[in-house]
This record gives sequence, C-alpha cells and structure tokens, in this order.
Amino acid sequence: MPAIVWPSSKVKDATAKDPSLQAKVGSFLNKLASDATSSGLHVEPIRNARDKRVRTARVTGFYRAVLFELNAGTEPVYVFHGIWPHDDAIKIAESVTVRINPANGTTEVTRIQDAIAQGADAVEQARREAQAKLDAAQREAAEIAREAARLQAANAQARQDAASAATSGSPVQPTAGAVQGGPATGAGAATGTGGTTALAPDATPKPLPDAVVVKGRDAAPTWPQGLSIEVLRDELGIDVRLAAAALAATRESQLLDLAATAEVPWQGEALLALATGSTIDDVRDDFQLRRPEHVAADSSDSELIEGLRTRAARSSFTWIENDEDLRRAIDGLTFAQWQVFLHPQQRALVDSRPNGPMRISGGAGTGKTVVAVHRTVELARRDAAAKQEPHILLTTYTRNLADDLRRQVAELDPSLEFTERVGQPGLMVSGLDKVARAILQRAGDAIADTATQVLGRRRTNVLTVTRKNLWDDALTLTGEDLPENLRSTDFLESEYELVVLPQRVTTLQQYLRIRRPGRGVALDRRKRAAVWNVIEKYRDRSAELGVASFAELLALAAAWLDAEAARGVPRPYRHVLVDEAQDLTPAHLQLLRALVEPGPDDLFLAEDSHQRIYGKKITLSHYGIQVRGRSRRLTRNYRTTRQNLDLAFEILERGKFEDLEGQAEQHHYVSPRSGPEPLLLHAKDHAAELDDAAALLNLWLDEDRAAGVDAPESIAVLVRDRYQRDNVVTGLAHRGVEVRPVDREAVGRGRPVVMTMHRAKGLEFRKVLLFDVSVEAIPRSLREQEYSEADHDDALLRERSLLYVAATRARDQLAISWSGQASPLLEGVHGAA
Ligand SMILES: Nc1ncnc2c1ncn2[C@@H]1O[C@H](COP(=O)(O)OP(=O)(O)OP(=O)(O)O)[C@@H](O)[C@H]1O
Repeated sequence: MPAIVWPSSKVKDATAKDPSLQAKVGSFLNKLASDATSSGLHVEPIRNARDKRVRTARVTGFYRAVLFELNAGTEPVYVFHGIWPHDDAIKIAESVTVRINPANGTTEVTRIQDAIAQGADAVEQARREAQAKLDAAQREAAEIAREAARLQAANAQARQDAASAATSGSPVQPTAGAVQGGPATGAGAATGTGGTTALAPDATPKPLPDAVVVKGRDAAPTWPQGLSIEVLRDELGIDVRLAAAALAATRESQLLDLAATAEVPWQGEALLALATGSTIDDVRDDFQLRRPEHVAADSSDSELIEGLRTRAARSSFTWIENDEDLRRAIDGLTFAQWQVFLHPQQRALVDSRPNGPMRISGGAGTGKTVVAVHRTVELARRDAAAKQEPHILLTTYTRNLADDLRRQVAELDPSLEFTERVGQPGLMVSGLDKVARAILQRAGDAIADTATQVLGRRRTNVLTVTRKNLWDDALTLTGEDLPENLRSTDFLESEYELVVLPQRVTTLQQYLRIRRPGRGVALDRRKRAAVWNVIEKYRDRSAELGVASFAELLALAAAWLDAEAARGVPRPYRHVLVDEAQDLTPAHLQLLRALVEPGPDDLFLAEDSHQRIYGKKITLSHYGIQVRGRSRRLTRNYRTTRQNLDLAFEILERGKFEDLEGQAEQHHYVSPRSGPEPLLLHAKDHAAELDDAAALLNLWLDEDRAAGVDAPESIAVLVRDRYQRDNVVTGLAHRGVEVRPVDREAVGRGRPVVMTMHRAKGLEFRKVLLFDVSVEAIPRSLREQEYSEADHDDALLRERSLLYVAATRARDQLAISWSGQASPLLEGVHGAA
C-alpha cells in the first residue's frame, strides 16, 4: 500500500471547524491507502501550483484534501496537509510546498513565501514585525483554546447522548459536532489520557467570594548566551520571523503562545527547548537536525522522504505504512497523542542505544512515563528484529503505578507478550518486592549461604515480612549506650538500609571501617560500636521470629543473583526499565543492578527528585549504577497549565534538591497550555473549610454540566492522610456533596474522588483541590520522630515534594484550602501569607 504521512495538528483546516467531517476522514484514508487512482478520490495536480508535487483529492462533494505525492519506490508516499472547502483547497494547494529545510535536512510543509523569505533583508523586516507577530500568536492561541473547549463540549455531549441512548435502548444518532480523538476528560485520568487540551480563557470559573486568585510570575524567557536570529536561522533552520518574535518576547507566556502556533511545529518546540536549558547542539541532536553543509542542494523525492523520518518531522507527522497503522487510524483516529507524536527529546530517549545505564529526569508531567513505556516497546521490537526472545522488566515503586504501566504498554502495542514469572521470556511489569520474593522462593534453602554473607546469620526463613517495628525492640534491649540524638528508630533504620545492608556489613570490625557517605551524622568508634550493638540485636530478633524487612528481602535477592552470576548462571533480564526511580532505596538499586547483565541498553531509570516522597536521598553511583554522560532531562510539560506550574515552582523554590547523581536539580520546565489561575481558599476553621470545599465542588460540577462535560471522577480532593480523607468524605456528604474515597483500588467513575496525596502520585485530574494545607497538617508533625538533623531536613524536603506532587496533578484548575494558618510550605505563593 502507499504510505500516508499524517500530520498531528490540523487545527487550521476544516475538520476543526466542521467536526462532522471527521467521520469522512476514515473512508478517505482507506481509499487513499487501497487504490488512490480508481477509488473516486480524483487525486489531481493543480495547474498553477508552485510545487509540482501538490495534489488535491475529493473528500466529499464540498470538501477537498490537499496533499503531496512523493515517488521514490514502487508505491507513492502521500503527505497529507489538510481538508478545506473546494475553492479554499485549490488556493492553499497553489501556495504550499513540501521542502527540505536547507539548514537542517528535515522535511517541512510550509507556505512558499515563508520558505524563500529568509535572507538578510528578511531578518531586518522580521525584527520590525516581531511585536505584531507576538500579538497575532496570542490571538491565535486564544482562538485555538476556544476551539478546543468547544470540541471538548461537543464530545461530552456526544458521550452523554450515547449513554442515554444505551440506557433507553434506542439507536444512537451521532451528534453533529461530536469529534473523535478530541481531548480526553476521562476517568480518574491516570496518565495516558492523551491530547493536550487548551482551555478557553473564558473558562475561568467565577471564584468563590473569598477566594484569592494567584497571579503567575510570567518571567522573561532565558536564552543561551549569544543567541540571535541569524544563529537560529543558520544553525537550526528556524524561520526568521518566528526567531525574531521569540527573541523579542519579554514574557514566557508570549513565547509559549508563539510555540503553540508555529507554522512548523518542531520549530516552536526547539525554541522552548532553548529557553529551558538546551544548547544549540542539544537541539540538533534531539531533533536529529543535520548541519547545513550536509544537506543536499536539491530536494529529490527520496530526500524528502528521508527528511520525514527525522525526529523533528516525526514529532508532527506519523507514518501510516501497514494495515495495522491504517486500522488504528480509521478506528476513529483515536490514537492518544502520546502514542503517536513524541516530542523529539522524548523520541531521542526512546531510540537511544546507550552503552550502559541511562537516566532521564524531568518535572512532573514531562512525559517520563510515556518515554519509559515507548522504550519498553521499542526494546522488545529490537530484540524481536534480532531474533532474540524478549527478557524485559518494567518496574516502579507502587503496585498501582505498575498496573498503570502495564495498561499503557498494552495500549501501545497489543501484540506484546507479557509474563508473570521472573526469568521467563516476555515482558514482566511488576513491583520489585514481588520480583525479589519470586527469586528467593526459587532459591529455597540454598539462600542460607547468601544470608550469612548479607545478614551475618545462616538463615533460610527469610520470606515473611513483618509489620512490627523490631527497631523498637532492639532499642529497648540495648539502646542505653547510644547518645540521645541517635536513639531513634528512624536513624537506625536509615543507617541500616543506607549503609549496613548495601555494603553487606556483618561484623563490628567491618562497620568500624566503612565509609558512610551522605549520612550527615558523624560517628566515632564508640558511637559506631553502640549502633552496631543495636543492629546485632535487631538481626537476632528477626532471626528468632523468622522474619525479614522489605529491604532485607531485596538485598538478599540481589546477593543471590550475584552469587548465581559468579557460578555462570545468566541474569534474568536483558533490559530493565524503572519509573519513579527517585523513590527507590539502595536495596532496590542493588537488585536492579543484579537483575540485568551489564551492557548496552541494560538499565533505564526515569526520575524526578522533586517528587521523592518515600525514599531517602541517594546517589546511584554509590550502589554500582554509573550513568555519567548518559543522563538527559525533559523540559516540556504535557499535563498542566503554566498557571499551575508557576504555583508548583513556588513550592519547590525554598527546597534544595539533588538528582540521583548528587547534582543540584534544575526545576525549570514549561507548559504551552494556558488555563485559569489557581485559587486559594482560607477558612476560619475546619467546618468553614469544608463549607468552602463543598461550594467549590458544586461550582465545578455546575460548570462541567453547563459545558456538557460528564466526568465528575476527573475532579479530585487531595489530603495529607487517610484520616483526613475519611473526614472529608463524611464532611462533604453532610453538605450534600457525594464523593468517593479512593484507597488502593482503581479510581471509580461517576463522582469526584478523595484520596491521599501519596495515592495521587502518577495520576492526573482536570480539577484538583488540595484540602487542609495548614500549618498543622503539612509538613506532618516531625517532632515525635526524633530525627537526626540531616534526616529531619530530608523528611521536611519530602513533605515539600509531596505538596508539589499534589499540586502538579491538576491538568486545568488547581485550588488550595486551609483553615487557621497556612502551611509554611506555601510561603512564596502570592496570597497565602
Ligand atoms: N508527546 C506527548 N504528546 C501528548 N501528550 C503527552 C506526550 N507526552 C506525555 N503526554 C501526556 O502528558 C501527561 C504526563 O505524562 P507522563 O505521565 O508520562 O509524565 P511524567 O513525567 O511521568 O509525570 P509524573 O512525574 O507527574 O508522573 C500524560 O497525560 C501523557 O499522556
């Protein structure tokens, strides 16, 4: 079949204006793919076209498609441009061109006049017109936002009609205006709902009478030194008018509007990358741009086809090349955006072939999970192409998140084989605790030698995990020699899990000698001996009871695999990929290292140190994972609006974060989505705060009803702990608002949900209220924990991260409420003081 190259964004064509047209696109595609010459499409050249490859084709009696025909093999390649009413289509066809960008070798569809007007005069003129272009971009972005909101409402209406037809048993009539593939508003909206929704500025809710609206800071963009219009044009091939306007932008929001409306989408993304820390070379690598001297002077069809495969081109075009691609396209064109159009930075990470462990970082919503999912599928395909059985593990910190990863992988590639057994061919998606347990079960009594090496006790009964805190017992039995500041279960547990277990220390002599990097508290010989006493007691007590901790389970499994490898047994996996790696413990890291043979594509870790809410601060290299030179950062947010991000940054601002390589963490990243400003609700007491919450939820539900959006479960109230969750559910019920508490189970449909901030990790919702962000609740009281100073600071940092995680769950509207005094972690959020 001929290949069809399909663009991501056709917002400017008639399918955006007349949504009923979408239904015709499927049959058009089918005909084009089966036999373009004899299927009534009337694919015709245009007499006065400036580009001889341009064609128009019949979609309906009224509409024609504009496309390009490239011929370099037996079958043509059609590059689809858009659909317009007949006369408009002809005019557009006369003035568009598909060409190789001479500065970088990527293929673009652009207007003839834009393609040629790039010389010195053009730079001057572009400078003069920069402000006008910025203004136009702002107007256009607002128009796109309104259009998206309208489509969203039409979709919601169509869903509602379908649902009521289903209950009444009458046949469903498609609603005029219903659009497939539109922005998702779906259930609990765990990651992967797709579609970057723009919010109409007039969708800003009427705030509650006492609500404070938080204004964002909207600072000036920060560019690499020495950047100029000429550099952008000559080094990267960016259109001079776009470049001039970008450099003239005095506010980040102007740049974001410009990027969102750029004629050639990758050029807008490249500018955003430059404004968030990428260098010209980074952009060239990530977007797969060639240097001008390596670009052929003429654009032959085969070069154009090659240029459509660069990462820059593939961020805005997808290839439909086989029946499966076509089926998915025609099944309503409902690919979620994340499945098809990766950002070039994301695609580069999916495709890369590192020679050892690699790490990606990036703020909340930058698509780290999306990259992990794509890379898993890509590695499975590569193995299949090399005729190797897949041995892949995709893992993360909690079971809920693992379930979500499995769902996303299955969606992306339904043909992939899953396995539930460690070491079996296929893809295993699982938490690491389950993997460790399976390994130890298989080892059976043979684990005794390993237990001697790791725990200093020859044990075989290591599979029962205790909930009891045995550190309390050990402290009571032998803690009297410890100085006051070390007599805390948290300190001892940290010391054990960060220092003793990973270094496989089993004697006092070893403990006296080892290094304790990053522990913060110095221990002299006498103190070490006292600590060691308690550790020995703890281990005796565990052995007596026949129990182990999770960390011990993991450490034993890692040591067992190392011992097996020394005996020549292959390690279970060829590739291991980890999401949310910032929350892992040293024992997790050691197990990861032991699960996979060192080599190319072995370990892939996605992390965001700002979102570390469970684990302690750790550095990969201390546990045998060397990622130096193989770390990359994602800087483009796909989830939340820039207004919400601004507030989230204020929460981070006063914390000091380090990434998994021990380097200061950057938190600059951007979202081209715009929406309503966050709201602050300050109540005099708890009852009044519940009144506010009930009023806000009612307001949101009313707004949704008015907009035809029927997804109450995409509204969430997030709280610090389970006690507060149940309290809010009851309090709201008393006020006539029915909400659903969510614990470990999946998010149900039909009502707004209430869950802890921890549970919300990795999920997303359209509208989010953070409830009780007061001085009493956040940070949670750390007083009774008797932390060492370093551990105390780290616990506080985790509380800050938790609030950041919670705030970044909101796709569209964020609100924060408290009674009494606001949490000190909101210091810096304008209006919360
Ligand atoms: N290239 C893309 N195109 C469209 N949507 C995308 C793209 N990449 C990510 N998204 C969407 O952005 C949202 C956030 O993505 P994802 O969950 O992968 O981010 P994350 O960095 O893992 O976030 P978090 O750290 O908060 O868990 C999801 O709705 C996802 O579908």
